[in-house]
Parts: sequence; C-alpha cells; structure tokens
Amino acid sequence: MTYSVKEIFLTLQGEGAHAGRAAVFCRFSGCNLWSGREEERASAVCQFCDTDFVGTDGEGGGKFESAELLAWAIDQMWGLGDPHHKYVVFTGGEPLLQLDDVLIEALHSHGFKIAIETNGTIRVPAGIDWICVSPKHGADLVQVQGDELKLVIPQAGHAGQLPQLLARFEKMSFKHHFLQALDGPNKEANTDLAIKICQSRPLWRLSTQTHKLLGIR
Ligand SMILES: C[S@@+](CC[C@H](N)C(=O)[O-])C[C@H]1O[C@@H](n2cnc3c(N)ncnc32)[C@H](O)[C@@H]1O
Ligand SMILES: Nc1nc2[nH]cc(C(=O)O)c2c(=O)[nH]1
Ligand code: SF4
Ligand SMILES: [Mg+2]
Repeated sequence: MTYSVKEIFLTLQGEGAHAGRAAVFCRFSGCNLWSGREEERASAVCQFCDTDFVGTDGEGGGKFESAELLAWAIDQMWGLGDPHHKYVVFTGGEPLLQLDDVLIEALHSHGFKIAIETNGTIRVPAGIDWICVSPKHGADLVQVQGDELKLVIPQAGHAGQLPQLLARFEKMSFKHHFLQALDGPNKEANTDLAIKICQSRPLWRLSTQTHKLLGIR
C-alpha cells in the first residue's frame, strides 16, 4: 500500500498524559470529517481543526510506497535518540484511514512504541501501544475504549448538553479523561470553562496544548 504523509517531525508530545515526551509525529494526509479546504470548513462535520493535513508537501512528507520505507523515514527522524525509547505518534488528518497492520508491524520491528491520535470514528487495530480518542460532536463514536479520551470543549452542539455528554464519556473504558480548550478566538473563555469543569468533576484533567505555548511543533 502507498501511504500519503503530510509531514514527519521530531518534537515533544504536547498534549495529554504523555505531554513532554520526545516523539516522532507522522501526520497522514486526509480526514473523514473535513476535506481540509477552508471553503468547506463551515459545512464539515468537524469545523474547528487547527491543522493543515492536505497534500504531502510538509517537512519529511511524501508518498511512501511501502510500510518499510515509511518506517525507515520515521526511524531516521528519531535519529540518534536513545533507541530504547523510540516513540511515534500517528496523527493527521485521520490516521486510521491509512494505518494498517503491516505498518504497525514495521514500526514495532524498528523498536518503536506506537501512539495514535484519532477522532474515534474508525476502530483502532490491534497492536497500538497508546490510544488517544478525541470525540467529535455529530460524528458516530465507535472506539469507546483506550488509554485517553481527550475532549475538546466547547464544540458546536455542546451547548446545554455538556453534563450529559461528560457523564456518558465517564462511563467508557478509558484510563485517563482530559478536557482540552478549543483553540481559536475564544481560547481564554474556553480554558476557563475547562478549568471549572475539572474542578467540579475531578475525574477530568486539563490538557494544555503545551507545544503552542512553547512555540514548537
Ligand atoms: C488535528 S487532530 C488529528 C487526529 C484526529 N483526526 C483527531 O481529531 O483526533 C489532533 C488533536 O488536535 C485536536 N484539535 C484539533 N483542532 C483543535 C483546536 N482548534 N483546539 C484544540 N484542539 C484541537 C483534536 O481534537 C485532536 O485531539
Ligand atoms: N507537539 C505536538 N503535540 C501534539 N499532540 C497531538 C498533536 C496532533 O496534532 O495530533 C500534536 C502536534 O501537532 N504537536
Ligand atoms: S477529525 Fe481531527 S483531523 Fe479531522 S478535521 Fe477534526 S480535528 Fe482535524
Ligand atoms: Mg496538532
């Protein structure tokens, strides 16, 4: 299979339970909830995306004609870091449109632990070492277990429904529950809302997008 990748870069995981951890990010092209075209944002299922996942023209991006070639490129990006702590985060776009068993096997053969950032609309295949699901209002959630559930708030459609939604997510089988403020013009107010909910429902913890604060990718 040929994999379409927007970019591959070495950074620190900025969000969630592994914030601060060195990781290679492999950002796949394409998403099932938005075309990525600005003129289609308003009519998309997911309208708040902060990411350019269109095409293959980013740093380290391209079309990779086999799992082994992509695994090799990811390994090169890890570079001379400790080979015992190799960590890759597959994101996008929606990584589950492309991530398959052959690629999982190839990354494990290169000694990587594999994490995924997914919108939860497609089941995660076996073998992923860290599953982060970030549900999108208006999209069917099929992946209802994993390591962390990271809910961006507030989303269009959340108004008046957040307590019931949170209660529903609290019953699902995730080890960690995070709230992440929707980044955009109302980021400050959204952060205040997330803080208040964490204080009143302490199962939830705040996920800050630390890479944006630090000015790294
Ligand atoms: C760009 S998405 C890619 C992975 C996958 N499609 C998903 O939605 O989980 C990566 C993470 O960024 C979050 N995110 C996207 N836009 C955001 C925004 N404007 N503010 C806060 N988080 C955002 C998503 O909810 C997700 O947790
Ligand atoms: N540093 C950093 N951490 C991240 N965690 C999730 C991200 C994503 O876009 O999936 C992301 C990202 O884009 N950069
Ligand atoms: S599902 Fe993820 S990648 Fe797709 S538009 Fe929404 S935030 Fe962006
Ligand atoms: Mg991001």
